[in-house]
Amino acid sequence: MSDKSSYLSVNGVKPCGMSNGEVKQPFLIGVAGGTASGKSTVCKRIMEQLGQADMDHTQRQVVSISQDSFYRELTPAEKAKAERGQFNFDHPDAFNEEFMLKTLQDILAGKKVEIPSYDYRTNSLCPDQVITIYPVDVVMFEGILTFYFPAIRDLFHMKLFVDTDSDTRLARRVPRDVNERGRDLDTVLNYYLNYVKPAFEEFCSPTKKFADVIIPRGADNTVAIELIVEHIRDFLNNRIARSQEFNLPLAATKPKKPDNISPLQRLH
Ligand SMILES: Nc1ncnc2c1ncn2[C@@H]1O[C@H](COP(=O)(O)OP(=O)(O)O)[C@@H](O)[C@H]1O
Ligand SMILES: O=c1ccn([C@@H]2O[C@H](COP(=O)(O)O)[C@@H](O)[C@H]2O)c(=O)[nH]1
Repeated sequence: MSDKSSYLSVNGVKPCGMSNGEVKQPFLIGVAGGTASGKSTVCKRIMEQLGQADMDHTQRQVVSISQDSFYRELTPAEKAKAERGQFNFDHPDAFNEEFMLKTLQDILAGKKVEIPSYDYRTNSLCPDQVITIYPVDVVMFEGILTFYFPAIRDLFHMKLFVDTDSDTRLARRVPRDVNERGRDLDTVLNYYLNYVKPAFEEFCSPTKKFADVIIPRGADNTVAIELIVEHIRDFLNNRIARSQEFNLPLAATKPKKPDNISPLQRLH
């Protein structure tokens, strides 16, 4: 099971449409940045500030999806290389771009999607541990190459790049890989120098220019996180205002019940 799943994507709420039957498109946020830059932690902080963290997962209106769920199936030869620490998981070719694009398009179309969990210990997807994502207000999609694929990049309403110093990232990655991903120190350091660092420079770092907001120091940057949360709230409030305008004639005969408004919308 992915080590990022504790706050993630499993939400059991029923698909929520607008009161007029219109499909509600989520606010889709892309979060990119190098390994261990704090992408997942930034997503977690955003959820906390939107009042979503302590909520039962079945009631959540904000979900965060990891790009790691979109690693492609490896061939037997590639699996053997991965076991020896010689498969490049930081290269764009390691991902299933088509599945990633289709999933995000479906999310934007207000559809329920199913994605697999990822197991870093076995370097493989867990097809038996599927995460179901029902329509919600806000979807965050985070990963090292979130902005690499142009068709995927164009789908985001907001693009964040978590920009954390590379020494700090390495200092975080080593204990994480050793303690949580079952690797020894030599393997982790060799892998970082041979694959992670060169791929970051070639494929991830150049995508910073596509970001709307660059977040230096990641989750430590509380000012940046507060500004982003305010922007998300504004977007959602504007949408509520627009939908209420649209519903005006109906409202005279059928008042909108509070139950039609999602928990996140009720915040303001
Ligand atoms: N601001 C921070 N200060 C200290 N540790 C942090 C901070 N942000 C993240 N971490 C830790 O660094 C590791 C990687 O963070 P994570 O958010 O999972 O990064 P990413 O999602 O970019 O790989 C985790 O162990 C996390 O707890
Ligand atoms: O089987 C795998 C697959 C990926 N990785 C590493 O994960 C990071 C991306 O995840 P972050 O949470 O952004 O760090 C990437 O650098 C891969 O090298 C892995 O170790 N094993």
